[in-house]
Amino acid sequence: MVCEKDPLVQKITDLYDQISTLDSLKPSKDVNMLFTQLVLTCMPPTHIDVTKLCKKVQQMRSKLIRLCGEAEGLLETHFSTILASYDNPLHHLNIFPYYTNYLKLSQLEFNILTKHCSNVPNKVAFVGSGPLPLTSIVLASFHLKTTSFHNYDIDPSAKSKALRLVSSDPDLSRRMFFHTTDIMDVTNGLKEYDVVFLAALVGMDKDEKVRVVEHLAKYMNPGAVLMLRSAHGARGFLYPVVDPCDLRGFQVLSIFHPTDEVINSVIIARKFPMPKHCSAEHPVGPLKLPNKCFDIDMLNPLLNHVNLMEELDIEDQLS
Ligand SMILES: C[S@@+](CC[C@H](N)C(=O)[O-])C[C@H]1O[C@@H](n2cnc3c(N)ncnc32)[C@H](O)[C@@H]1O
Repeated sequence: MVCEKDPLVQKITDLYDQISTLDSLKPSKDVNMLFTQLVLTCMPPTHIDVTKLCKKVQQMRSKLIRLCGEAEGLLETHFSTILASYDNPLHHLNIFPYYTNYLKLSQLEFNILTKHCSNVPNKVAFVGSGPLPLTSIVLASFHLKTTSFHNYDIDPSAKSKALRLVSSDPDLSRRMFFHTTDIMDVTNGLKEYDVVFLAALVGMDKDEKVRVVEHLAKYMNPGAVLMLRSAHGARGFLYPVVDPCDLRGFQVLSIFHPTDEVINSVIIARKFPMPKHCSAEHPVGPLKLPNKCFDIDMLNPLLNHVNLMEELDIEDQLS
């Protein structure tokens, strides 16, 4: 059990106390300084397992994740507005302080996707694209140059801000579409996608995340791929952690925990082909994984790549 006496937890708690008393989380010198300190504190590999926090620290973590999510949204809105003032916004994306992080994260996600998918996806959904849909923009611009991207966001202002960024680009304006909706209200439309990306901030705690994943398991096309963002070690104080066991209805193919400045872990999973005895109303229950899946995680929390397909030969068991 990790409690508030742990030196790293004490440092994070101190930063939480300062952040939670700020008047506003809009970008400013103080906000930028505190969040930079927080990220640098949580980034290094550590043995901290956020699923084993005492109640008080777990409560602080839940609140901190929400504050980080709010600040991230405000930061993206701020820079989306500035970018919209340029004639060609997409030529100036590097003014966003975390642009190189997105370049690296998208490269990582593309590498993992191509490792498990032989065909180039025709249609991709990005859930939680926001006012600055950098993942879709980077993937569409550099990696998936013939794929169409459908971006979903619950925030009504996200669509208009995002459209202003891509409308000046003749290629992306034809391949990127934006929908204002809670993803929980999208049902049969999810069947159209070969790949669904789920942003780290959709589902801000375990219950919400599991509800979204179960919704996707119910409506995604059998065999379609789900790319999720999670967190590992102390990075779990910045973002929700997705546990492979939360992914009912999917076979987990691989989990990658970056150790550089890319904060999010990447999980790739595939929706099970629909077994004869199941239907959309009753998605397949949890795959009875050998407990080796759990051992891998528990044995070495510093392990940064778990390829479940090699480790567990799931594919053989399913064929
Ligand atoms: C701040 S963005 C981060 C994504 C980032 N721009 C990217 O390209 O990876 C996360 C977005 O998720 C959206 N969101 C949260 N819950 C959602 C839901 N249930 N359905 C759709 N969008 C949601 C928020 O409105 C927010 O704009």
